[in-house]
Amino acid sequence: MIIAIDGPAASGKGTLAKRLAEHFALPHLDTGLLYRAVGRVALDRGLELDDADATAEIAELLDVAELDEARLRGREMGEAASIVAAHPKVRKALLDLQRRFAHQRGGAVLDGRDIGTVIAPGAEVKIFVTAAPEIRARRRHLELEKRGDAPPYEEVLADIRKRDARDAGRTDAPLKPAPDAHVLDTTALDVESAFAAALLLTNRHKD
Ligand SMILES: Nc1ncnc2c1ncn2[C@@H]1O[C@H](COP(=O)(O)OP(=O)(O)OP(=O)(O)O)[C@@H](O)[C@H]1O
Ligand SMILES: Nc1ccn([C@@H]2O[C@H](COP(=O)(O)O)[C@@H](O)[C@H]2O)c(=O)n1
Repeated sequence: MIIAIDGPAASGKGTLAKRLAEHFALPHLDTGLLYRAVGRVALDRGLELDDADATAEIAELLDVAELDEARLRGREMGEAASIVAAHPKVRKALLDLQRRFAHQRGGAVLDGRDIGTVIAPGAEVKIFVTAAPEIRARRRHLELEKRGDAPPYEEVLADIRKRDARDAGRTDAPLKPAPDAHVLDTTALDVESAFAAALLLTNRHKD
């Protein structure tokens, strides 16, 4: 079974994907980390994030085994990722490895922006997780506060709005629900309620 979880920044898709993967004992890939890693390497090398050829070359040589989540999670990397993710050549370079992951024997859970639309359009379960931008910003702000690294709430909200607009506005694989995705709005749901709703949707497809 392939479970495709998509949604905008800080919607809670990663949290849900991890929980579903644990529940069904399936491997999980957070595809945002791939784009974050490309952005990270480009910045480390002093390259322009707008340089489609240079960033695509980084994407082609990316070693998934070396993704260091802690280093890639920061705000700056989210912004860098969304810039390189708008290059069709970068997306093309990362396509095969995501498709191979999705189609491994036994199935997988992937979360990102284009899993249900591009990476695994045949996925048995597609969930598009969303929430009001102000709520997403509040959750992300809380998370950053806990890490001792929180800018003002307004900056977090502005980051989220900017990233959503870039991700939804690009020509290649824009952020949008697949026509057959279940839209799960978690604005008024805590983590447990959101997980229960996602589980219900997934089990409905399994039966
Ligand atoms: N339903 C919820 N209620 C309250 N907090 C939540 C909920 N879902 C997720 N969170 C919290 O919101 C924050 C963002 O969640 P998460 O990292 O899963 O989002 P994401 O969509 O994967 O983010 P990104 O796109 O930046 O990778 C985390 O701190 C998480 O614990
Ligand atoms: N399938 C995907 C996943 C991510 N992106 C881009 O990467 C940025 C960071 O993703 P997070 O999930 O870690 O927040 C995101 O803003 C997208 O630009 C993507 O394009 N496709």
